[in-house]
Amino acid sequence: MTQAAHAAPDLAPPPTLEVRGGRKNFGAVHALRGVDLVARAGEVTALVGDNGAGKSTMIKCVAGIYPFDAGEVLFEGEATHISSPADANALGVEVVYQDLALCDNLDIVHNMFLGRELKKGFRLDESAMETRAAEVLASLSVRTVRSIRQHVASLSGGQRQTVAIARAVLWNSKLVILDEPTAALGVAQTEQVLQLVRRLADAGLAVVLVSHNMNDVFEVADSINVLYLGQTAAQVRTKDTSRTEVIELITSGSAGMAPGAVAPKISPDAPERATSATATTSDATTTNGSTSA
Ligand SMILES: Nc1ncnc2c1ncn2[C@@H]1O[C@H](COP(=O)(O)OP(=O)(O)OP(=O)(O)O)[C@@H](O)[C@H]1O
Repeated sequence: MTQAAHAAPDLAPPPTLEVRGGRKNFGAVHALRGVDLVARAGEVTALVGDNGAGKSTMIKCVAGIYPFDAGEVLFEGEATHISSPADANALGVEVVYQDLALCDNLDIVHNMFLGRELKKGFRLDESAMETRAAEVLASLSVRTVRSIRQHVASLSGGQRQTVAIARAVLWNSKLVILDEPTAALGVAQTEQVLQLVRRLADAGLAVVLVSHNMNDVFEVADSINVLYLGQTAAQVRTKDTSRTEVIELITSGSAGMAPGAVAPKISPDAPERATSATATTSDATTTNGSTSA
């Protein structure tokens, strides 16, 4: 063994979330056929892929809506099973779905505490909820809402997205998954939401951003995980790739990757992947189980 092999152990903290070889079938449909995902604290990890690639299924498995049929999930380095949304919430996983699940007839404070209201005896503790909601919005530098007692019905699309994201971080969350947060927004509101996404990561959260929009991805993501036909085609550092390469990965599952990388062999009939070969925990480029520094 070389001296380098005896070098000091890697002191980097484990990723907040690591999925290794995740599989999910819906009857005869193999929605996930061996997916890997690494999401680190302080980073935005984009999850991209064509329609039907498996992005929604992946995030629903992480959120405990469907359990993975096979594969490993590690949370902060510990093996875990997420078999219900309550399990995911207990770990600190929050998901903001596209529909946002806001109640138009309630104000921002009540929406942020929806289903998890603070109580004083039998009554709602309005003042504690208002204080905490204001603190969270201030900590995220949200200045786009006029009053936290405003009804959500009167908010713009970007403001609604902001409220849904702020609600997700209210609960000491460690991993926030955002499903297409800018899909319905105009240019200025998209920019505000992307800045908020970046601030979440800068505040130390692990953020997974599901997106079809390469501008968004290249603007905020530190790494990009590409799904292709239910498999991980690559997880790459954003600085080490290009839009052309990511689009190639999305559309064909392979691309002219970094020198030394082995092109993935993904096809609709591909056999199960050798998950032992995956190396997504490193910062190296990982292409369907093959790694290049
Ligand atoms: N509940 C379900 N029952 C049966 N098949 C499903 C179910 N959910 C997803 N699928 C199938 O699993 C595959 C992956 O779908 P999924 O929705 O995860 O893809 P996606 O990447 O999120 O696509 P999109 O970008 O269009 O939302 C598709 O073939 C889809 O038809």
